Amino acid sequence: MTTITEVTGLASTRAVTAAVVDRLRGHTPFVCLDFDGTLAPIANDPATIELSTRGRAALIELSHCFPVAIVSGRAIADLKARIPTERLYFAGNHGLEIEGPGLTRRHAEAIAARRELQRAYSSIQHATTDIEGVLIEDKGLTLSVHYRQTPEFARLHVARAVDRAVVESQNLRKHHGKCVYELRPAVDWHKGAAVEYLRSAIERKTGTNLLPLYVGDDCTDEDAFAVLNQGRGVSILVADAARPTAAEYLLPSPDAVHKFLENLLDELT
Ligand SMILES: O=P(O)(O)OC[C@H]1O[C@H](O[C@H]2O[C@H](CO)[C@@H](O)[C@H](O)[C@H]2O)[C@H](O)[C@@H](O)[C@@H]1O
Repeated sequence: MTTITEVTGLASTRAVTAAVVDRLRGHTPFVCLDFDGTLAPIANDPATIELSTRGRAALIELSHCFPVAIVSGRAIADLKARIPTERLYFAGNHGLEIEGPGLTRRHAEAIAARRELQRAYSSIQHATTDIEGVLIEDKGLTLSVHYRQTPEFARLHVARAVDRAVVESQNLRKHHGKCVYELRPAVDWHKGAAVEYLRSAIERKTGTNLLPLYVGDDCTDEDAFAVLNQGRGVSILVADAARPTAAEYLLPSPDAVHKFLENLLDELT
């Protein structure tokens, strides 16, 4: 992994757009977008997050021109409540569930781990019940344990509760996100695998070769960047400062992502 500024030195949204448009021209892009921190800014309460009118408009327009997927740690049902659903593909729960026009898939081993996930939920809830600001989301196939609103001094206690639940389960793995621990079944699957799955399913359906473009902001998006780097694909990190990443380009914020998507539409359609 390297640091983005060492790779491209591209800082402005306009420069990133120009470079990406050059790569995509003459191809059919498959536009894959993470949700939290990419399409919508990070905030304290995950339940209150909404897609802006501008972001919504760009997504609708894009989905009429190219295949577009939302690839997220959230459950698909949660995403659908926040995002226009028509024509979009969804990979929820870090890719363990997939839906889209003519497509439905839920990872069988992840479904089988549901009991363990419920046990982990109870164990963490019990251990953190007196700690301020802990939020545990049961998303069906994965859990998120949020500590964004937990005081600094209590965070170690949350981490220990999560680690204990993982050890007790033996079949769950802890992943890191932005002020969140993500508990996922120990299956060989991630956002990058989901993008590949969707790409080949859509190519089979449409008979068109696709060039994937992935935009994401979090550790779990690195799996997708890495997969795209192995084959053909364009990867963009959303971050307000340089950091180690496998992505090739950098955009500074969700607002810049919306602007980038609008520019993409102008240039490629
Ligand atoms: O893959 P993503 O679409 O980026 O989803 C990752 C997780 O996002 C949400 O949590 C994050 O965003 C919250 C709202 O801004 C923020 O409060 C939290 O600290 C972040 O970790 C979501 O709640 C999780 O379920 C997703 O897995």
